[in-house]
Amino acid sequence: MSAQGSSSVKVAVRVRPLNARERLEQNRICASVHSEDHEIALGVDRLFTFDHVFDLACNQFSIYDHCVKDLVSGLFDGFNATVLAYGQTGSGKTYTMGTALDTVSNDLTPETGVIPRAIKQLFEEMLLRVEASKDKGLPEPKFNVLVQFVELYNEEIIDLLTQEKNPQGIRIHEDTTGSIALKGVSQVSVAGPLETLNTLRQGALNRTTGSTNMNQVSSRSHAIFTVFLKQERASELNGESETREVEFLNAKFHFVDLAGSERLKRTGAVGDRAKEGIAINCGLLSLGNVISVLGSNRGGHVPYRDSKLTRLLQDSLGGNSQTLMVACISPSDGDLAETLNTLRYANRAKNITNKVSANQDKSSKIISELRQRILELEAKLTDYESGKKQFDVDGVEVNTLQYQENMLLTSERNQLAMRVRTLEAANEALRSRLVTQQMSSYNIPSLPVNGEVNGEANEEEHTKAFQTVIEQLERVRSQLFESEARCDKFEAEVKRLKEQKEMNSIIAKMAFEGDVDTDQSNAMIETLDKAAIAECTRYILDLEGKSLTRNDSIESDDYADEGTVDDDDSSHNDDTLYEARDAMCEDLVDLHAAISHKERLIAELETSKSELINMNKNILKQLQSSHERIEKVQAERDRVLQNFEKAEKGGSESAVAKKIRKEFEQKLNKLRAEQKALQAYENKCKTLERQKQKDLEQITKMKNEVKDLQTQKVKLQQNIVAENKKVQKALNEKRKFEAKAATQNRKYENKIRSLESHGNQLETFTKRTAEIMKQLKRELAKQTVRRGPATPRPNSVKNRVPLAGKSKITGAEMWSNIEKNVTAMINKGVLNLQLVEELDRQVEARKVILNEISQVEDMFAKSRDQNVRDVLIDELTGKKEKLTYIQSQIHQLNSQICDLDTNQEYPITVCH
Ligand SMILES: Nc1ncnc2c1ncn2[C@@H]1O[C@H](COP(=O)(O)OP(=O)(O)OP(=O)(O)O)[C@@H](O)[C@H]1O
Repeated sequence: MSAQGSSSVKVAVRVRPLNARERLEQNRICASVHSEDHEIALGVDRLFTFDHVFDLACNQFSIYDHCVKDLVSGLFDGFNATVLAYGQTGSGKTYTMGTALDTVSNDLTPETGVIPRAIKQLFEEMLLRVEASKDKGLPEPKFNVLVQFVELYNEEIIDLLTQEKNPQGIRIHEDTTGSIALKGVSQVSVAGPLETLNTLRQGALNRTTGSTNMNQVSSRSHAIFTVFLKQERASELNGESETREVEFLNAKFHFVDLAGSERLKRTGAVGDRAKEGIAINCGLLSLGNVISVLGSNRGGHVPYRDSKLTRLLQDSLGGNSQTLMVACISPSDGDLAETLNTLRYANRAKNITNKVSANQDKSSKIISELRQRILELEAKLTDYESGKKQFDVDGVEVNTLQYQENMLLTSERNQLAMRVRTLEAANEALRSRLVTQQMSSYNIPSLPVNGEVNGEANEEEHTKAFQTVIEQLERVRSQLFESEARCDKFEAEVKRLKEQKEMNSIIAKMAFEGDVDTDQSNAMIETLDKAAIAECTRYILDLEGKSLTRNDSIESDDYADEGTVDDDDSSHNDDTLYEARDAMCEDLVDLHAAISHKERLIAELETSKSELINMNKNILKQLQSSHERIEKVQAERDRVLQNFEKAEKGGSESAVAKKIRKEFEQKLNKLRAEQKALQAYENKCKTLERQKQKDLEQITKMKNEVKDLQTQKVKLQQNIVAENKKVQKALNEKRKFEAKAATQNRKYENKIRSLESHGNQLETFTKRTAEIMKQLKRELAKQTVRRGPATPRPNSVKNRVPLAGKSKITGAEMWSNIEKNVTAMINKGVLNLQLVEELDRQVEARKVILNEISQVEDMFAKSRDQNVRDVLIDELTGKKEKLTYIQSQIHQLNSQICDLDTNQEYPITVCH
């Protein structure tokens, strides 16, 4: 690339992969790359050819290695370079250039873009050159690297490497050689790659970005990162000169990350974002005009001064620079119109021719040229002095005859010497091969080495063998050629298979991603299923209580609010169904309350029964012990009294015996009273036991009643479920009806909208055509007035008639041609506009339908009711059919847009 002279702008096209949003919205790929032919096909058969084409799978390294590496090397020979990233918003310009903050890392990663790679290479080559000079014993070259980073935001140049915002101080300056420079912008001197990357990172941080519908981090400005390389080195040796001059070379490398062309409608930009969008599009439109003029090769005025962007890029487009334009495109079928625009833009750019020359410091260049001249003159002087040259009679410098003869003989001698050398080498080679062949294949005795003679028979044998070997050699050679050809074929096949494999892996990856999505959705469905089960359980529980009535009434209210269907009968039926169901629910609630009450009573009775049994047991125990105690005291008393009676036989009862008797009597009385109380208690218990018996009978009765009630409850519940199903069915039918009505409505609305827009476009078209016609008529009238009436030649009647006739026909023809061309152009423009608008509409419709499908799928996953599921499946099938239809519409629109483009070259447009 680094050759002095003219060099055309190179164009590389890069197709980025579909992003997550596009995959989710089921966008299809509409651009395919044929790497071997450097072609890119859009739609079915719209082909573009460029210097380089990179497909979806292409990595950052490959782009750098193919397109940018040589440009960086060219800097060391004083050649300017520019890499320009162009494309619609979100197509990967910043990613390719590597100015996104997250891709400016100190180490090269697969994500690293062009600029950080160029910086690395620049400093590595500097070191290599220093080392090479040392090895050759030459003075080391000296390098000075400066960087500058500016952005063009809303037609204002902003220095990204300074905190001071002083746009007034920044001027664009053009020097006498046509080189463009910025005055008032800071240029930072950098000593190594890390420092340069830090500076780049700092500038990227200051860059204006914003979020749009098309790109989360959208560049809202054109950014130009420039690396200046100043070099001082020993020049190459010239002619017979022994001395090397010091030469000074300057070169600059512009890395331009343009803001993306955008249609405001699609980016959804409003306010400041919209203003930025308009400024961006204006800049790009001017750039498009410059590219058009330069690319048409018709010469004429190039409108560089129309915008600051074109002025800044003046020496990159049509000036002294090796320029590469990287056109970034999206593969999505929804972006086809923008992609087509980008490719047309790029197609024109490749026709631009730049005038490339090394930027050598003038004084050093002149000195070396003068020295060269002195050397040439000195050589000439020597020629005259030695009689090699003389002047003829006309004073023209000629070589002497002797010298000419000498020269001829010398050249002949040189040629002969060379021939001898070649023949000797060939002879030697053949001889040694022959020896090998004889020894290995034919078992021929070895040839005499160095002219040794072994008799005539031997010589004959050798000659024969020699011939065979020659034949063999020829055969081997042809086989070699054949196998080389086959090898090439194999290599091509392997390459093709590799590409196919890559393609397959991409497809597999995409399919895999699709599976992942399905898995995810399956997981979601599973989760939702669980939630649905919980919901259903709650629902059944609610059915048993009052909450059902409340929920149902809310639900029915909700549905009543949802849309209006003018079907009185159906609403009446619905109401009756709701009422019946509500009444049943109320009954169920009452029943449930009765059952609970009875169950509570049974429980209480059973508790009291067990308490009574316990009490009885206690009392019986106490009575028993009291009987025992009384008997014990009585026995004690009798025993003591007997003992006394024995002791005082015959005498009256002593005072002690009396006392003892009294004490015992008291004790017995106490015990008897106790026993009496216990007996009373026992009687009470018996009464309670009788009561208990009665209660038991009552419990059994109540239990039977509860059983009956429960049977009733189950029946009622079954009725409610049946009623509920009826309600649900009615609701589903209602929903189906509503969905149908809504689809119909949407269709009508779309039709109305499209008719309206068609009408508007026709109106605009008619107006524009009328205006153009008027203008053309005016033009023609002016031209006729300027030319004046045709003056017939007086003496040539013959000539006059056909001339007059001819001029009349030419004028009419011209007029009709102009008219036809203009009309055709306008028609095609309008048609293109209509198709692009329709494409936008269909892309939007695809988004909506996908959203609806995912909602229905969610509902399906949540629903447990088979009826509801059936309805949802119907709905889903309908929506999927609609999606297929939309996809086919988009495909058709893509083809139509491409066809229209094949038929006619449009002026470059940036936005519609
Ligand atoms: N070839 C690619 N491979 C992987 N991801 C890419 C590629 N090209 C672009 N992207 C991703 O697409 C998104 C948009 O890219 P980027 O910001 O570079 O677009 P842009 O053309 O600079 O947009 P804008 O003009 O709005 O600034 C980014 O997230 C980027 O990482």
